[in-house]
Amino acid sequence: MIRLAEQSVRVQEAVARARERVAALHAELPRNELVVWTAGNVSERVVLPDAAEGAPELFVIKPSGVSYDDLSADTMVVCTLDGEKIDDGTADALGPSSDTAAHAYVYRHMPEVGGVVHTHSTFATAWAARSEPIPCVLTMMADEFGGDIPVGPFALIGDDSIGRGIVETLRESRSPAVLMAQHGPFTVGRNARAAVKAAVMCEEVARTVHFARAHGEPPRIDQAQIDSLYDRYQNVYGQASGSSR
Ligand SMILES: O=C(CO)[C@@H](O)[C@@H](O)COP(=O)(O)O
Repeated sequence: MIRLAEQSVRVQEAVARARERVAALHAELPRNELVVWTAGNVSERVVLPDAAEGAPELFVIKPSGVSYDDLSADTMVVCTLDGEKIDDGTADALGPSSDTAAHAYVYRHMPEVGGVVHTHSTFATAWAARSEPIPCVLTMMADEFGGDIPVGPFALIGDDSIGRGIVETLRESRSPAVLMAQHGPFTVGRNARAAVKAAVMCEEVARTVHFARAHGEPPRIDQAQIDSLYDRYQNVYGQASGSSR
């Protein structure tokens, strides 16, 4: 088994920083009313420092079924990209999220992804219950999702099924969010913060489009205009640092 304590100081520091970030970002899920009780989870790929050849590829994820009030950097579980917990200094009994296999599959097959989030946010999950994509009828959707928010296949929890459904669906879309049928949204990003932002915006547009449709079907934005909006938001919007995106 990989032992964190046997890794280089720089790898251990990278893991500690990821734990801090992921623990703090979990608070955004209840704060934005995206989860109830212990539902939902956030993970982040550990970005290894340069000259860390031979270091194991790892990610950090929430422990399963632990109250959000009890989450801390010290309780974030460290796993290999196969979804196996390493000897990370937490109690052996502290198991990783039940979605660990899904997050791990995404990290193995989407190298550009640095963060993964899963929620059961009410409006997005209602669209997932209907297995219905959210149509791109808002400029905010074009900005963040580059088009419709797609639906992934129904999949049981605990093996590669969900992860495979996420990857196969997102390969056909620019969206950082996918509504897994009759389950709920999963989002990806260059890091965990970007994936949390996508989860917040996914719920926001799911709610808005739901109410818009109460009085008829809103028209989808023309594809060329979606492309223009997406390009502006992804490459121009906000501060030059990109921190606001
Ligand atoms: O939806 C599922 C599993 O996919 C929930 O159990 C999940 O939101 C929370 O599970 P964990 O506490 O992360 O194990």
